Amino acid sequence: MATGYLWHELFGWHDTGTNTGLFGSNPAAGLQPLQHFENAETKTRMNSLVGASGLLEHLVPLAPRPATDEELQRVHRAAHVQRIREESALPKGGDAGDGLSPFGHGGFEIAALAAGGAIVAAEAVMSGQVTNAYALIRPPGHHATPETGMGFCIFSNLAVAARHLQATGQASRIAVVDWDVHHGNGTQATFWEDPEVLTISVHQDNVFPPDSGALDEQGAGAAAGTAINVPLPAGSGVGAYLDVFTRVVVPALDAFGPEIVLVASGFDASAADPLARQMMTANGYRQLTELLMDAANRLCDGRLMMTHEGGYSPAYVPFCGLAVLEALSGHQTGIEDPFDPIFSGFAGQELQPHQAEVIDAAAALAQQLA
Ligand SMILES: Cc1nn(C)c(C)c1/N=N/c1ccc(/C=C/C(=O)NO)cc1
Ligand SMILES: [Zn+2]
Repeated sequence: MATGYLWHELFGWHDTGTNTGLFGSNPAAGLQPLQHFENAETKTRMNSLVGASGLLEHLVPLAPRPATDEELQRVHRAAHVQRIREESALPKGGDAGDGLSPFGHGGFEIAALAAGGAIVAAEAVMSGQVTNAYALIRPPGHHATPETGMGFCIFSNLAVAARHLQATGQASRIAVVDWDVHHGNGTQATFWEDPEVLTISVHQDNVFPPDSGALDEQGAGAAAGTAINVPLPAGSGVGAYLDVFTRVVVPALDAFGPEIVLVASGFDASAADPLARQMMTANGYRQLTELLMDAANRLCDGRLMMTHEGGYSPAYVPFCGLAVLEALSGHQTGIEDPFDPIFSGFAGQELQPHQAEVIDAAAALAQQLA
């Protein structure tokens, strides 16, 4: 079993500035300049741990290439692609579309490289070059809709890769599992009416985008039932996530029968993340990965590809990413998560009744898929 790993130094050069991303610098309001939450550090530190741990020698290195305009426009309107290209040519760059998602001069090329990286990783899995793969790409993508970028995302990297597999006849039935703590609205919107693509988002209820990712968002037309949303209550821990994956995600994958499973892998549901309030741990992500690998082994020869999304704790994202890559590759580095005794010790890590109620409702709705 071989695991592909895709990274490029340029992903660390995507420049999101010092306006935090949520509110601008404003001395009179006490807002001192602070690097944007979506900055290079969490990703470069994850890459650094993959190297320092020795795991890198057990992975197949994959190199990204820029997505072409044609490939980007399989998902995005030409106007969006053109505007990003134009603003990227300005001395100070521009914004993905919501005023919260800046990029510097040349940001188009880096965002196109991220989307192209998702294509490269997906093709490496479909061709059998590797069994599974992790694309450590930046900027993230799962909030970007066909019309615009938003939520720190410029192009919908994973959706571009899925559309590429379909357009080139490499796959038609594709399942997307989004465990980022924020709703995967962009991916969902892209495939809202496509019955060939199942999108499942497990997120903290109503964090971002506002009023997005409710239980009753299930797809439209022939695709009714091929979008699944599980808006978990704040404070959900490993027990809740394992229950969602065991009772909703894996049964939905079994019912859908994908040719490949794609994962929007954000680590902002971790107990250390500044932008949300869940309690996931590195070992929790390891277990979710193992559940998805078991399903992929049953359904599609183990074909599984992950694109990196959010996750904003420089201290903890590296350990979460390492745990996922150890599971994917089957190689243990011996590095222990130093935070595990702390986070696993939190009261409430087990599934709670009010969390189970949400999962029961999601499971009942997902039954329609079968
Ligand atoms: C500002 C603002 N104003 N208001 C009312 C709201 C609700 C605002 N949140 N903005 C946010 C909050 C979180 C993200 C995270 C993205 C991510 O990690 N995705 O995976 C992006 C934008
Ligand atoms: Zn997120």
